[in-house]
Amino acid sequence: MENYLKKNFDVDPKRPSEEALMRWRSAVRVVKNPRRRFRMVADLAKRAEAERKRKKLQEKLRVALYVQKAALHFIDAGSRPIEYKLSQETLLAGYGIEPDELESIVRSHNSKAVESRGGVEGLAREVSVSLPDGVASEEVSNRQNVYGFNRYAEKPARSFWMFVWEALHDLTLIILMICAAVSIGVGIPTEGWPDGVYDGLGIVLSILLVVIVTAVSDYKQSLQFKALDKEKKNLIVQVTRDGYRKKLSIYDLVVGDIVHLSIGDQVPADGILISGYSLTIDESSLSGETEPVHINRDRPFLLSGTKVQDGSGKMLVTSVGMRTEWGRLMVTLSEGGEDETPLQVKLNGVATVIGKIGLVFAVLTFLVLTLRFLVEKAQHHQIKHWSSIDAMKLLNYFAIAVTIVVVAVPEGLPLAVTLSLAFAMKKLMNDKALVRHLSACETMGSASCICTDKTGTLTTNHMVVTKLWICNEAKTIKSGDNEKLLKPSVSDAVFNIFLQSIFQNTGSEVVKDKDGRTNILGTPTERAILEFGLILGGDSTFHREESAIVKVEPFNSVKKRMSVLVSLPNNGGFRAFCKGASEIILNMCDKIINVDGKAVPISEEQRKNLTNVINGFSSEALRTLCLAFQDIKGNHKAESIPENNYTLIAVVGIKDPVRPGVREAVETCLAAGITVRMVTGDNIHTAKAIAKECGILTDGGLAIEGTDFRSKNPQEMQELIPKLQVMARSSPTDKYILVTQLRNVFKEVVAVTGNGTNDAPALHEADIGLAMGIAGTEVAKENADVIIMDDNFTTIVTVARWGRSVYINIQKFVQFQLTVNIVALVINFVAACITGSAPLTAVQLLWVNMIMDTLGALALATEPPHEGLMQRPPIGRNVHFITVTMWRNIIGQSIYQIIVLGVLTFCGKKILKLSGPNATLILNTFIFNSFVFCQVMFTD
Ligand SMILES: Nc1ncnc2c1ncn2[C@@H]1O[C@H](COP(=O)(O)OP(=O)(O)OP(=O)(O)O)[C@@H](O)[C@H]1O
Ligand SMILES: [Ca+2]
Repeated sequence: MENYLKKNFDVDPKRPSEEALMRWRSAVRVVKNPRRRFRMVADLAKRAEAERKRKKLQEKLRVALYVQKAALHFIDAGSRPIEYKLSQETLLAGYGIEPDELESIVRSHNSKAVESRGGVEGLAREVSVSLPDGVASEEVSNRQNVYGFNRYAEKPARSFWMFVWEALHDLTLIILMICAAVSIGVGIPTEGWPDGVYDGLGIVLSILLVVIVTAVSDYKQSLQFKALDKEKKNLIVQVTRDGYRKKLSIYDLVVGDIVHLSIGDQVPADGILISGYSLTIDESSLSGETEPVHINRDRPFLLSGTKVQDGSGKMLVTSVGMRTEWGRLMVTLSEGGEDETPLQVKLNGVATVIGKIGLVFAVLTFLVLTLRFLVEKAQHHQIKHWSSIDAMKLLNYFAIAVTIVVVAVPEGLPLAVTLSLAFAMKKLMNDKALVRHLSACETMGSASCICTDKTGTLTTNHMVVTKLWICNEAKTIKSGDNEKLLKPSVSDAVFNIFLQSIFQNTGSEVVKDKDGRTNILGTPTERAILEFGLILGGDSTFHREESAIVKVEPFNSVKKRMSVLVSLPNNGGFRAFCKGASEIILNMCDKIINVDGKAVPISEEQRKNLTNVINGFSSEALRTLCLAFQDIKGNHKAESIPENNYTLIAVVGIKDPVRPGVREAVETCLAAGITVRMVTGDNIHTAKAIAKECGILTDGGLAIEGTDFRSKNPQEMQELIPKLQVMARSSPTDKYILVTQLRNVFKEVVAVTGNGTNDAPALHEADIGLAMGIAGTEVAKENADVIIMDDNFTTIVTVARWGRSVYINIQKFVQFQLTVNIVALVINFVAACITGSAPLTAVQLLWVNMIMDTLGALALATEPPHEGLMQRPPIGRNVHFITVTMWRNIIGQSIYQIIVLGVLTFCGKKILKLSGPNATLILNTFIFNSFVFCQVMFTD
């Protein structure tokens, strides 16, 4: 059986191949109840259709962007914009440009039109927005009326009654309805009113029960998926409104909004660049074009749905919602449903196998019954006389056979998986984990290894500068410190350049909100440094305006540094600032600032001393950064920011405490047989200190730097990886290599956490990708299977626990279902052979089947996890789903039940002292009830 399952019912948990999806579908082609079987399964035809539509849209877009544009250059040369009249509506609302016009300018990348309208400033005027202050909140609804909402068309939700109607289409239910009708139709004339309707009414009631339960459960689930879908698509964007920078839901974005973009963001609407630094966009999600696009004044168009690959910038929103290509694409995106999970498919396989066995038994039962009947007839020499009663008898045999087939196919199995996963998904949502792909829930149960990053997952991500080294002196910063901290010991010259390097070389921004409170926006590291600058008495606006920023190289995880180039006032030349990972910056420095603010060469001894300082800070689990600068004299054409010859200003140590509960969570993982590895971009000493504190780094464990790891050959890697507990200063590729090695060579089921754009490849490759909800970028989330909403490592353990619970619940349900099926089959078959009639009637069998499929699935699938789950090893890759223990339970239980029921069937009348005309009837009822009770007891 396992082999058969493996061959036909095996799909990958992540991105299953179309071929595998088709394969199992064709293996279950002849199912008796397709409606039910495929209820929660992706509709491949619909999906292919959507895919075709999407491809066509993309193709169209690509032509528009890359081919037509070239042509446009010729056509447009010299042509003036067509004068056209504004519609009354737009005029009244106070705008100078039509939504259609805006839409077409950006869509066709028409730079000429932008120029003729006075560039982005001109366009801003036409949509009446001030570039520094952004949209005024009162105006939002006005803009939405004219230019539309940033929402995509959705299919209308299906009503509850649609689900009821669908539930009624179930084949078992239809048969039962006919039975009920017949029963009532026959009952009234024979038994009279009201005795004659009881049987039929009973069936009708149970049909109603099942229909309502099914419909309610399906309906609730559809609502849940809808809510989840909305949550998935609800991005938070940074905009300037009313003069303040703030966070906003993507749905509230309007034309005219000024959106801030940084690395890893998704462009939330169509728009035009206002200003930016090394802004690089990945348009592949939209046009399929993989070549990154550089956005600048000459090519200022930003399309909704594309991703920021590098750099940062500000854009003016020109079209939203269904006026963007992305909007049109989004509509096709959710078409056809999600991929089914491996368990769903596997259980479809189990159901099919049992169905086939059932079919054999059904045929056998029918043959045996008919044969017996014929033999009996022959014995009475009536073989030539056929009455209608005989025909009825044969018909009844046939009905029993059909019922056995119906009962034998445990259709509740695949359904139970869906219910179970959906239930886990809902519970996980409450526990701050958003499951993007159902299969992740399932895979997480077998995770044997977690590669986690450090910052924000193990630590709180609330960073504070607690140590400073400047002018040969290390200082500890306490909470009450203020501007006096550096005053006597550090000269004004040094103090000034230090503050400049803090406030000019930053990706963050100090903003005042409406109530005048100071807020710092940006990444935690940047915020900590700016905050420190404020403590020292720095003034963000003052220092920013001291000199003009010429060029910025925003931070990214590959370079691990950020630099800016500023032009000093009064033609004083240029100055470059650089800050970043301590060792890296130290290597870029050949001078150091002395007490008087002069740059002097670093002596060998001083360099050693500095390394000690850095290692000292790091060993205290601090994130250390170096700040450096250099003056560029003369007429240096400010083309690029230099990479060396810097002058070191200071070393800062930033504290990022370990989250409470992480140590325990790591312990839980270890107890559950899940190895935890830390892969971080931070310094090795910092990483080790934190790893020790969390219990990840143990005595025999190995901590290694990314560069070392990279240089190993495959042989060495194989020896090293089992011991590897910490990898520091890792590049995105290191993480990716580690994950592929763990998966391919060590056959581990790997969960990976990540937040940055750089983590995307590893998240994509992992068996389960977990992205951070707060600190995570859009790109990371998009490549993940689960989003950890509170960024907390403990939540990851919760996901694992639920994953295991799902698996075990389903195993329990399979065990239960299989037992029922075996018992029902054997009892009917044996009784038919021996007595010539089936003790469990068709209606009874159907009834049990129906209740079991629906209610049983519901009850067993939704059992919450218990602590014991995390005290056993993970379920490995490629283990048999039905374990030996399960077979033993199934067979043991079946034998027990068969004996009980067998004894009742054959000696029941004696044991229960039944006699009289109704004896058989009473006995069969008793058997039926025993059967049901056997199952009920077994469930516990
Ligand atoms: N805004 C910044 N400007 C300059 N350097 C930075 C900035 N942020 C972080 N760094 C430096 O880069 C290093 C970490 O970079 P990276 O982004 O690869 O790791 P991370 O994602 O923050 O850490 P983890 O992988 O543990 O989550 C830090 O140790 C720090 O020295
Ligand atoms: Ca990271």
